[in-house]
Amino acid sequence: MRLYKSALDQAAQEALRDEIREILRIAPLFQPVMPRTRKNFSVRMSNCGPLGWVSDVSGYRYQPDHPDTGQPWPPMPERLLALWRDLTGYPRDPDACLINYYDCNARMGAHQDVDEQDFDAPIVSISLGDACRFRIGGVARGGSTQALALDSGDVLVFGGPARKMFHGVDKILPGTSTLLDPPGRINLTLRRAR
Ligand SMILES: O=C(O)CCC(=O)C(=O)O
Ligand SMILES: [Fe+2]
Repeated sequence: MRLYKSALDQAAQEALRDEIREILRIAPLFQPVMPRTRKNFSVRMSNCGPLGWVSDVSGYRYQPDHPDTGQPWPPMPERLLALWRDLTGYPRDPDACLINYYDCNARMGAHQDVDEQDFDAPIVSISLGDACRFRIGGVARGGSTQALALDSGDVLVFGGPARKMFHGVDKILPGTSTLLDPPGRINLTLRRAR
């Protein structure tokens, strides 16, 4: 796993925030549900790009349309594709970008990202807004874990052996950024789903 502290400067963060705001106008945040427990995620989600990750009572999957509006996901901003090409050098572009919105109480339990068909491709994860305490483990559940502070503009690349590392978000650190209105944290993950 590679961590790029402040990979996006203030101007780039603001430009990306504005593009995401526009995307969320077309593809509003939806409320994902955990298939087994039928409980709501505390995070709300949307997507851009050809495919989007969704979760409801029938399971986790990638699909080309928004679960509430039935509309195709908006295109992925060129600046995200440029960042992917720059940081990964991977020969194919991402076909999905999951947008997670965390309010000050949201978190994400430890999990692996394994719903994709292409594990050779890395995952690029971008943080915007409030900082969080991120947690990383190994490739097996239950091993030792490490906490990591992620600030607005930081970018993580999960590739190679780190592609299937367990990870999650312990907590949001409210009031640590003024980038977003409403406040909170946005995380973008660029993936190759197929
Ligand atoms: O919010 C984050 O930093 C992680 C998000 C994540 O792991 C995911 O969407 O799969
Ligand atoms: Fe993940």
